[in-house]
Amino acid sequence: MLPRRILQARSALTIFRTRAYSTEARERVRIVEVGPRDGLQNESAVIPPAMKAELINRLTDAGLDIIESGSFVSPKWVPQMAGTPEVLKTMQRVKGLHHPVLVPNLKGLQLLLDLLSEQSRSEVPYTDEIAVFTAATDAFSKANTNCTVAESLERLEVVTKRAKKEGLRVRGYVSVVIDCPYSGKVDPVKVKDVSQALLDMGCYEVSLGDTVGTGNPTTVGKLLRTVLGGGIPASVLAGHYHDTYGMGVANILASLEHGLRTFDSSVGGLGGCPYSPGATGNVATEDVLYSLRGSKYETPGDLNAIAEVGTWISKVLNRTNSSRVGKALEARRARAQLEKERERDGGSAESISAKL
Ligand SMILES: CC(C)(COP(=O)([O-])OP(=O)([O-])OC[C@H]1O[C@@H](n2cnc3c(N)ncnc32)[C@H](O)[C@@H]1OP(=O)([O-])[O-])[C@@H](O)C(=O)NCCC(=O)NCCSC(=O)C[C@@](C)(O)CC(=O)[O-]
Repeated sequence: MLPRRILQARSALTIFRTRAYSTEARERVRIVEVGPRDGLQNESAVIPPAMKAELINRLTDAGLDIIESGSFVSPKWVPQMAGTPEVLKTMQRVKGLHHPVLVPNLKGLQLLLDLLSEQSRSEVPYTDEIAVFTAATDAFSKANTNCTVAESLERLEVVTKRAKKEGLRVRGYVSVVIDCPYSGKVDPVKVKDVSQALLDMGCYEVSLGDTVGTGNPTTVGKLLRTVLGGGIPASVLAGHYHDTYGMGVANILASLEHGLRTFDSSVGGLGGCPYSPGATGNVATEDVLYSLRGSKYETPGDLNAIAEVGTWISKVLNRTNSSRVGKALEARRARAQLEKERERDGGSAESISAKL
C-alpha cells in the first residue's frame, strides 16, 4: 500500500482527469462502494470500528466518492454493524463525498440524528444520506427485518419522510429481485410495485438487489424490461448484483444496455447476506471498473489503488480475494517487484521464475 499522501495525490489526479474527460462524450457511471457495509456485515468476526474506518479511508484515497459506511440496525440482528457511530466519527470526511448508512426504522434514524446533532454546522456532516431497505417477498422481509413487505413499506415511509425533513437524502433497496432463498422465483411485477412504492415515498433512487446472485443477463433483462416498462425511468434505478454465480459483471453490462448508470459493488468482492445462506459478496469493484475500461463509460476511482485496498482487506480478514481482476493485478505487482529486486541484486531470470 502506498503512503496515504501519494494516494491522495493520485486520487486528486484521477478527479482532475475525470473532469478533463467530461468534455468528451463519455457517459458517467456511478459506483456505490458497499464493501464497508454489505461486505463487513457478513464477516463471521466482528470488525473493530477503527478497521472499518481504515477501509473507508483507503477507499476514499483510491478515489471512490460514494461509500456505504455502516448500518443503524439492531446489533442483536447484525452484530458486525455495531459501532457505526464510531466509524462515522473517525473516518476521514471530504466535502462532496457521500457515506450512506442503512436505517431500518425510526429508532435507527433517531440514533443517527442524535449523532449528527453533536456536530457543529461548519463541520462536514458524518453523513448526508440514509438507505432504507425492503424486499420483493414477505419471506425474505420477515427474515431480514421481522415484518412483511407491506409492513416494512409503512415503516419506511415514516422514516423516509422524517429523514428528508432533516435534510438527508434517502436511497431505497429492494432485495431478492430475481430469486428468494425462502420462496423461489420472484415475479418482476412485484419488484416494480415495491420500487415504485419506495420512489413514491421519496427515495431518490432504488437499488435492485439480486441478493442470492442467481440472476443472469436474461433474467435481469426480463426484470428490467418489466420495471422500466412500468414507467420507472432507468435514471432512478441502480443494480446491486451479488456474484454467487459469477454473473455480476455480465448483469451490469446487460443493465447498461437498458440505460442503468449506477451500480453497487464491493472491493475485493467482500460480503454476502446474513439472511441469504450461500450467497457470496457483491460483484467486485475492481472487476466492474476493469470491465468498463476503454469503453464509452467513465468510472470513478483509480483501479490499481482500489485493487491494492482489495488485497489489503482480504489479508486483514484472512479471506481469499474474490476479485479476479484484483488477483491478476496483485500477481502483476508481485512480478514487477521481483523484477525490480533482480535488477537491484543482479539476480538471474531463473531465480525469479523459481520465486514465482
Ligand atoms: C428492523 C429490526 C430492528 C427489527 O427487529 P425487531 O426484533 O422486530 O425489533 P424491535 O422493534 O422488537 O426491537 C428489538 C430490539 O432491537 C432494538 N432495536 C430496534 N431497532 C433498532 C435499531 N435501529 N438500532 C439499534 N437497536 C434497535 C430495540 O430497542 C430492542 O432492543 P431490546 O429492547 O431487546 O434491548 C431488525 O430486524 C434489524 O435490525 N434488522 C436489520 C437486518 C439487516 O441489517 N440486514 C442486512 C442489511 S439488508 C441487506 O444486506 C440487503 C441489501 C441492502 O444489501 C440488498 C441486497 O443485497 O439484497
